[in-house]
Amino acid sequence: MEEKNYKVKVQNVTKEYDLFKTQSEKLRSFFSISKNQVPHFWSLMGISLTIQPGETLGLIGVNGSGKSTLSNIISGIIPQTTGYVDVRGDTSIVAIRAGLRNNLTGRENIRLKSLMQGLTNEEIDEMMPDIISFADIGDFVDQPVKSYSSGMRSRLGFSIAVHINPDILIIDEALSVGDDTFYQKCVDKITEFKQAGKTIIFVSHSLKQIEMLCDKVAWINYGELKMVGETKAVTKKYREFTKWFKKLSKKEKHDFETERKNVQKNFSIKNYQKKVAAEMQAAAPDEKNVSSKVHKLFYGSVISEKMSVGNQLLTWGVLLVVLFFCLVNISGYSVGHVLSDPSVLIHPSDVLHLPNNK
Ligand SMILES: Nc1ncnc2c1ncn2[C@@H]1O[C@H](COP(=O)(O)OP(=O)(O)OP(=O)(O)O)[C@@H](O)[C@H]1O
Repeated sequence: MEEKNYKVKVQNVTKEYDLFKTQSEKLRSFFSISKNQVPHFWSLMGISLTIQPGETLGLIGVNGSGKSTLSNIISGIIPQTTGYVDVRGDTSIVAIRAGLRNNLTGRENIRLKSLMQGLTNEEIDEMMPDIISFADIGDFVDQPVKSYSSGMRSRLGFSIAVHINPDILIIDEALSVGDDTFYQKCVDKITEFKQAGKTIIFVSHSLKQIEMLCDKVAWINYGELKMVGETKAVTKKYREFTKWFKKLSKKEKHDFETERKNVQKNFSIKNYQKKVAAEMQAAAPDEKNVSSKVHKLFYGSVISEKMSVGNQLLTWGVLLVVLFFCLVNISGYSVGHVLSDPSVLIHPSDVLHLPNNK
């Protein structure tokens, strides 16, 4: 029952990154038909969780475990590689590294983000003084955001996000860079949001903040969902893990992290898909067409970031046709003539040869 009323649902979500060394490598890979040798990294290896309306979910995990990747997927900034993501309502994300345009001023950013969220110019004009006053960044509001300190970016980002009044507020580490006064203002605002029954996703390294604000916590560990549940139970386990990790020698820490990262590099989406299908079949032995259902679950709502082989072949075909007509044009012969004797392309004529030219 509860499952149906969710606000956010992610199911078997993965995220793969290609680790290109240069821009040209990226471009070559885009047009390449053969499977290239660019190393891959799976930032998420199959995350499933649901968030109920009015719930504040904390995301915890060591650096690089995939918390921002997951919150960016939920907020629609980046697409997942596979899996189902259903977000019921509009989201607004506050993150240190995302959300504001560097070349625009604070005031322009306020207008842009608000317009993107569907607000009218009149509504924005009305809200503008409140947003500026909450951010408390003084004259900097008319300076380009690239001149802001990380604390100022966070202040402005947070202020815009809460004033837009989204259904789902996502806060990614944004409280860690503000000073104490601003931090308290944010906590008060988040509490206000909670009381208004809004849904919040809160990413933080501060277990104190997590324990103070979250009803439920998901621990993401090197791309996997290690544990999800009641705040106290999950933070207890996470504290045990960090305590254990801190006690390791430098070499043991390095070996542990390398081993985890290797698992993420060598993750096989095919094997994962098979595993999910086997689990689904075991849970419902009479279920028919399980593998096609799993395929739909994995790829049904995904927009591919890469060109399919078919599209690549089509692109190459179009490029070759365009090239052919360019060469025909330069050669001075007609298309029919070139088709009957392609060698004329290598020896272009000085005179224009029309089809009936005698
Ligand atoms: N654009 C990208 N290209 C390649 N790898 C990426 C990209 N973005 C993130 N990653 C990798 O994905 C992994 C997860 O990153 P993410 O930022 O989601 O982790 P995080 O848990 O939020 O980390 P932190 O606590 O340090 O903010 C990291 O190993 C990171 O290097």
